[in-house]
Amino acid sequence: MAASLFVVVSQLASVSIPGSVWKLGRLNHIAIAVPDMEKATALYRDVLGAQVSGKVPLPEHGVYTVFVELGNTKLELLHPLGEKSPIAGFLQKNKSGGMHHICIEVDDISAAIVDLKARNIRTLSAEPRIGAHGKPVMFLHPKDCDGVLVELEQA
Ligand SMILES: C[C@@H](C(=O)O)C(=O)SCCNC(=O)CCNC(=O)[C@H](O)C(C)(C)COP(=O)(O)OP(=O)(O)OC[C@H]1O[C@@H](n2cnc3c(N)ncnc32)[C@H](O)[C@@H]1OP(=O)(O)O
Ligand SMILES: [Co+2]
Repeated sequence: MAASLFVVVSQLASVSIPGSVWKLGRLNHIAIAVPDMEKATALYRDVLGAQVSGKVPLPEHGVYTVFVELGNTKLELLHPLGEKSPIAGFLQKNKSGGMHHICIEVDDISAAIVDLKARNIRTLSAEPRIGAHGKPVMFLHPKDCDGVLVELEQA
C-alpha cells in the first residue's frame, strides 16, 4: 500500500503544469534550405543588403550553414553536407528550396524534453546535440507540431 502510494505520488510530481517548469523564449532563427548556397548568400548580402556570416560546415548535423542577421532574429541558410544529410529529402521534394524549421529558445532544454516526451511529442534524437551556436538543441517531429519542424535551443 505504502509502496503503491509512493509510485502514484512520484508520478504526479513528475507531471508539469504548462509553463511552470520551463519557458519558451525568443525566436532564435528561421531556417531556409537552399539548393545553391552561394546564390542564396548573394541574394541576402548583395541584393537585400543584409549582414551575412561565412559558410560553416557542421558535419555532425549534415549541413552547411550561413547566418543572415535581421536585427530581431536571424535566418539560417542550410545546404546539405554528406551522404546522410537530414535535409536531403526536403530538398528533393522542394527543388527551389523552402522554409525548413523554426528555432525557439527555451530556458531549460532538459526539462522541456522530459515534459514534451511525456506529452507524446516525438524528439528527433535521443539526447540534445550541440547546435550552430555552441548550445544544446533538440528537434521536434513536424507531424507533432502542426507540420512545422521545431528546433529548441537552450538560451
Ligand atoms: C545546426 C542546427 C542549428 O540550427 O543549431 C540545425 O538547424 S541543423 C538542421 C538540419 N537538421 C535537422 O533537420 C534534424 C532534424 N530533422 C530530421 O530528423 C529530419 O529532417 C526529419 C524531420 C525527420 C525529416 O526527415 P526526412 O525528410 O528524411 O523524412 P521523411 O521524408 O520521412 O519525412 C517525414 C514527413 O515529414 C515531412 N517533413 C520533412 N521535413 C520537414 C520539414 N522540414 N518541415 C515540415 N515537414 C517536413 C515530410 O514531408 C514527410 O511528410 P509526408 O509523410 O506527409 O510526406
Ligand atoms: Co537551426
